[in-house]
Amino acid sequence: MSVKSLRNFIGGRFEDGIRTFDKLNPANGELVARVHEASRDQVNAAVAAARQALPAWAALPVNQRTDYLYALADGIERRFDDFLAAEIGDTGKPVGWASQIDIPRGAANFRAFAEIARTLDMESFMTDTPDGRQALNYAYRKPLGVVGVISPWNLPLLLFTWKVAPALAFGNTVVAKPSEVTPSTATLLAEVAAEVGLPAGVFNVVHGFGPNSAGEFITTHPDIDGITFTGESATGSTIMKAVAPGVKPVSFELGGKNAALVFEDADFDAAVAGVARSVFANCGQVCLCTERVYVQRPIYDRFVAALKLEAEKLVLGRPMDSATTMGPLVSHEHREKVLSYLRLAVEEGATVVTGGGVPTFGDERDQGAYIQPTIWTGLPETARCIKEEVFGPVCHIAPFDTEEEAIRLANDTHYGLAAAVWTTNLTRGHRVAQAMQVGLAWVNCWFLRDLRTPFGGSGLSGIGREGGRHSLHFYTEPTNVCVKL
Ligand SMILES: NC(=O)c1ccc[n+]([C@@H]2O[C@H](COP(=O)([O-])OP(=O)(O)OC[C@H]3O[C@@H](n4cnc5c(N)ncnc54)[C@H](O)[C@@H]3O)[C@@H](O)[C@H]2O)c1
Ligand SMILES: N/C(=C\C=C\C=O)C(=O)O
Repeated sequence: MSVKSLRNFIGGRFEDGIRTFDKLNPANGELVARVHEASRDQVNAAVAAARQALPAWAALPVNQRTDYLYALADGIERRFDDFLAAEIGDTGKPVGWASQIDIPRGAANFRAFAEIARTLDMESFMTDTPDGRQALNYAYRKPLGVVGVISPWNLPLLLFTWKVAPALAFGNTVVAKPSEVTPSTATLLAEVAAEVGLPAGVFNVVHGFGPNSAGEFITTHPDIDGITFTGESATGSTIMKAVAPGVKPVSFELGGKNAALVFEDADFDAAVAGVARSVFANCGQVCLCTERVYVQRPIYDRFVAALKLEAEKLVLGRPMDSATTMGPLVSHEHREKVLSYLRLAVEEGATVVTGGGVPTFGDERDQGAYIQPTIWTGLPETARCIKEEVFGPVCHIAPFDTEEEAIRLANDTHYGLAAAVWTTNLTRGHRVAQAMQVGLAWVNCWFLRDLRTPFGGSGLSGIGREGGRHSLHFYTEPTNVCVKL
């Protein structure tokens, strides 16, 4: 496989960086790309290009502006195989997941926000006034301005476009930095932007890292109007400090320590399959993944045994093999982090029901970042492995007796992103889902997404909601106009 050169896209032109860094395929350790790290001057140039492009882009009639978003979606689909190969080369994720989730959602995000921007109503009120007449109040929305987008490595194209699409749809211009771990599909999107004739400067891609690199150059830039970020909670905290001097708005989608509650009246097979998917999908590298499973006591032992079987049925294969159901973690560095939690769990007293280490294959996968799907039981709720996000294919299962206890256990966390409730009693399903202190609660399903709904979390899981009209709150600034009639 040829080694790609991934360059920066600034003011409509591709540019080398000040240095390059290597991108390795986590499935086999092979070099897939040399990535051009942008300098501070290049980030400054990208911000200047975005500022210069902003007035014309914001002034475009919404149908013309959103035509570009439909063209970007069409471009992703036209080059589907290129995006698929790039995403898999960067992440090692199975072709089944990348072809059904990552790449299709890249196109879907652009189409969803183009549609939302075209069909938005305007908030207005007719106000009775003391003189017996009326006034008209309406909220006139303008773009926030030049938006900094910083995205993570777990669902690279999905999460990159989840932020770029609404930013562009509502008339903003963008300076975007994908994760240094997964730079390829963002660069392909820049190629598509050039192919469809997106006006120069509207969409800029700069590569690099966080501290003292493109990430920090964006968040500390005085002419950036706001930051939308997806990544670790600790990074979110750092970015908040970076934007504080300018009191810039932030939209954060951060970490999670999500719970699944399985009641004894659940459809047992559906709950086992659904929980297994929510724990092990994408090698556990989805912020919405379940890491804490609570099962009502009468079915606890049976559920543990059944989930163990599901974990041991996973096929830890080569990404392009359609039989593969779990690929490697995204990097050896991340595998070391997950392994540290596997060791810690044993120290904290966990029973390892299955997994707990590194598989051996006797082939090139041994150079990859593969890890065994792991299930723990027996940890106290105070354990670090119960409180801290692992972000790998691992969960802890504990029993509960009453609904009230289950709700208390699930909510006993500083995170607040997602939860899943498995019960055939839908009155209970609604009640328990509403009691979850999270941004997203699924009942008898997981990661089922309607892009019009509010997405995000509270506490350590983030600030704000994006999705549908909820994205307006970050990507536009309303002026309330009051006209005396
Ligand atoms: N809530 C969500 O929707 C969601 C989605 C995906 C991932 N995540 C979270 O992201 C984490 C995994 O992704 P990750 O490891 O890429 O996260 P990360 O925070 O390490 O990095 C995310 C991005 O931030 C950049 N960055 C790092 N430090 C920075 C700094 N000081 N200033 C500016 N930019 C900086 C990185 O280069 C990268 O592009 C997990 O915690 C996961 O839960 C959350
Ligand atoms: N933001 C979304 C998913 C986030 C996944 C976290 O890893 C989405 O589905 O829109």
